Amino acid sequence: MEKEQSRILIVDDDPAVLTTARLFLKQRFSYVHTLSDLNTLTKVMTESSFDVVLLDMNYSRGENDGVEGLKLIEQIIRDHPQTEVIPITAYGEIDLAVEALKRGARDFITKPWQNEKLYATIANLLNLKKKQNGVSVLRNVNQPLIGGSLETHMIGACRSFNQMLQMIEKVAPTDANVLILGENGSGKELVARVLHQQSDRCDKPFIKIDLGSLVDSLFESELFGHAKGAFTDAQNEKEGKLQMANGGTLFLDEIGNISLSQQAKLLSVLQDRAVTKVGDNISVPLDIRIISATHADLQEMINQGDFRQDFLYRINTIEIQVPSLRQRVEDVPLLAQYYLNLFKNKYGKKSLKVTAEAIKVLQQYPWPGNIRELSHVIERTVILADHLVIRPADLALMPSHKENRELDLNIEDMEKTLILKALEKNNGNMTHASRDLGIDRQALYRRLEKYGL
Ligand SMILES: Nc1ncnc2c1ncn2[C@@H]1O[C@H](COP(=O)(O)OP(=O)(O)OP(=O)(O)O)[C@@H](O)[C@H]1O
Repeated sequence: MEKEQSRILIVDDDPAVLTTARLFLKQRFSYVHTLSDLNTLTKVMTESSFDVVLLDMNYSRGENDGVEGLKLIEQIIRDHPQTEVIPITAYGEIDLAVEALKRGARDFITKPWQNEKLYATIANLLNLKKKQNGVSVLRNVNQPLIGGSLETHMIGACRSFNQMLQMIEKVAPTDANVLILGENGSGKELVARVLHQQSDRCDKPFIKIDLGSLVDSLFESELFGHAKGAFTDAQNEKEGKLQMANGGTLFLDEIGNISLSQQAKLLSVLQDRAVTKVGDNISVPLDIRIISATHADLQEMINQGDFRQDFLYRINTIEIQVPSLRQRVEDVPLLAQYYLNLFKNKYGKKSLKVTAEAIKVLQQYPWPGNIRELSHVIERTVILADHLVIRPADLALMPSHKENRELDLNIEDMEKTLILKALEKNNGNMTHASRDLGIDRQALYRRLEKYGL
């Protein structure tokens, strides 16, 4: 069973309860932490973020009328607004459960619980939270969102980012297949997840297939599934990812990485809207929305004979271009601050601040790894920071950046260098160079004129 990417904390002073809950929930969720000592709750929650806290309402030390639990619910909701609290009450404590709901909990669970009921309660709440997070992405574009899991927060305020959000808002509720284009680490997967969250399919599965890392021999059984005995290693029947995504969204990451024969197989499944497991003859109807992503130039691949035009038509009803971080220099301070807050909390360095000079250096860096690289740089810097302030010298940037700083390049110099590199790489071909740079031909001509190139 695929685990849900969610972080769960269970707080109870009974070690037996903690062990049982942990063993069960670890099979379903990516991260489960248990805590029996209430005194360390604040510290644990400051160091890590959690999506859901299961909180026992009765502690053997002190009051056992739930007062302490109610105070904790209020405290958690106040200090960690992204976290959901599920109080655990004893059978018959209806008044206490109602009071907990009044203080901000959105559901509760009674002891002794049934495991499936426990799972359903958490899963429902996470779904609700995802829907609301999705909406907040679009509503809070002009203010950094602090806390929560990295997967659900999309930060930005610049023009190209807002244009992309408007596109997402229009396209998400439709069933149109979407192709997301953009450099590595620029946020393509995040866009795919937001599209799913904002669609009517949001309470159905979002299944990702990383086609870039899927070896040839596993392609069919991974996507289509296989019957028992279909081949030597097929000891059990296996459901394919297409069927797992039924009713929901299938995210095909790195679509440019699959061979022509694999494209043909996938195309015929998408055309027939039905899938048959390898070694089986039962065809299962499919109702899936396809979202694909790539950093490759698929048109160029078609020209080279490496990509099927009919397959592209099938997957790119709508194209969304994710801007690179170089094209969003204005957003760098916002994103840097967001990640700084996140990692300050995670590593218990709440007083850490960043100087304006350090932000300027971050804005000048070309970010070949885009937002993923920015988050890594900030995380590394926070971990290594000895002082209360992050200065330019504290930023552990890649060597290329150090060279640039020695040359004292500014953003215009950086842009000029990039344009020259793109032209050199593409033997002066303006169409290809502009595509590499993520701008249109006219914009490239304007810049050539501006820099006298
Ligand atoms: N607008 C954003 N605000 C905050 N974080 C973001 C934003 N866009 C991307 N990220 C974060 O940057 C990291 C990389 O994003 P993501 O995996 O979506 O990129 P990608 O384009 O799919 O990368 P790849 O091409 O390598 O698969 C993730 O941790 C993601 O949460």
